[in-house]
Amino acid sequence: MTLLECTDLDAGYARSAPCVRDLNITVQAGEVVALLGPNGAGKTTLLMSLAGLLPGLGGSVSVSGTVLPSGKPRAAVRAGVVLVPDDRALFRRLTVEKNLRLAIRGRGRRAARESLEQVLQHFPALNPRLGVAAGQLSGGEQQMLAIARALLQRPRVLLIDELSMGLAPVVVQSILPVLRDVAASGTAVILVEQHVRLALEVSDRAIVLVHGQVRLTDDSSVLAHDLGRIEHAYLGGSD
Ligand SMILES: Nc1ncnc2c1ncn2[C@@H]1O[C@H](COP(=O)(O)OP(=O)(O)OP(=O)(O)O)[C@@H](O)[C@H]1O
Repeated sequence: MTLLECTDLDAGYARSAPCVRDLNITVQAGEVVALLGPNGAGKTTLLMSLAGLLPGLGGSVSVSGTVLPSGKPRAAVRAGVVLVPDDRALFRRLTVEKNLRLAIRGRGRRAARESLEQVLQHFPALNPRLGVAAGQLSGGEQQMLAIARALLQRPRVLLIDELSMGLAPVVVQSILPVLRDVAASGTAVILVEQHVRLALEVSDRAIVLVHGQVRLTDDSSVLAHDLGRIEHAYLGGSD
């Protein structure tokens, strides 16, 4: 089932020069898609546009067939599009628990507790850290907290920018299975990741963006055996 669809999408910071141009992609429920591409290709811009954080410059984004109003982050969240930004955007002075509870404000006490328990099962390392200020966590713990907070928002489309940035490989390896679990529950996951091998390991499909356009897309298992095609795409060649 197609969950997310971008049709002729233009995105960026100036109408005269969109960084992402004429983008047509679909992502299925339960699919993990790695969004790859060289620096400045427009990966972050695309995620921000999907999350309603940039005004639309053209085309449309729809979730389950319903077009999202562009530039409206609340509408995107209501439609289930949740972004974990590359800076993780935590409230650094608030405790881990408070950061998490802010994501479930308005839910009844029991529902909130159950949601918290459920999400902490994915990240048991956060359990002993619930009373610690988010700013005092390690980089890996902060990333876990950012993803846990996103999961509390019950995403249908989860967008993660630069998952492994600044993290030790062992920490990243502990987070990747969570993304597979999340996808297994029907969420579509789009992952921006600089480490190509890692991205291919966790994803079903990869999309290589170059100069704001799709240069290559294929199954990750196929591309993992032919990294030269990705390299070629990064360098500007077409498939
Ligand atoms: N706030 C901004 N205002 C204007 N231009 C911007 C802004 N942020 C990014 N850009 C430009 O948009 C283009 C795409 O940048 P973007 O950050 O989306 O690329 P990226 O693929 O995520 O790169 P990286 O891997 O380096 O993070 C670049 O040319 C960048 O200079």
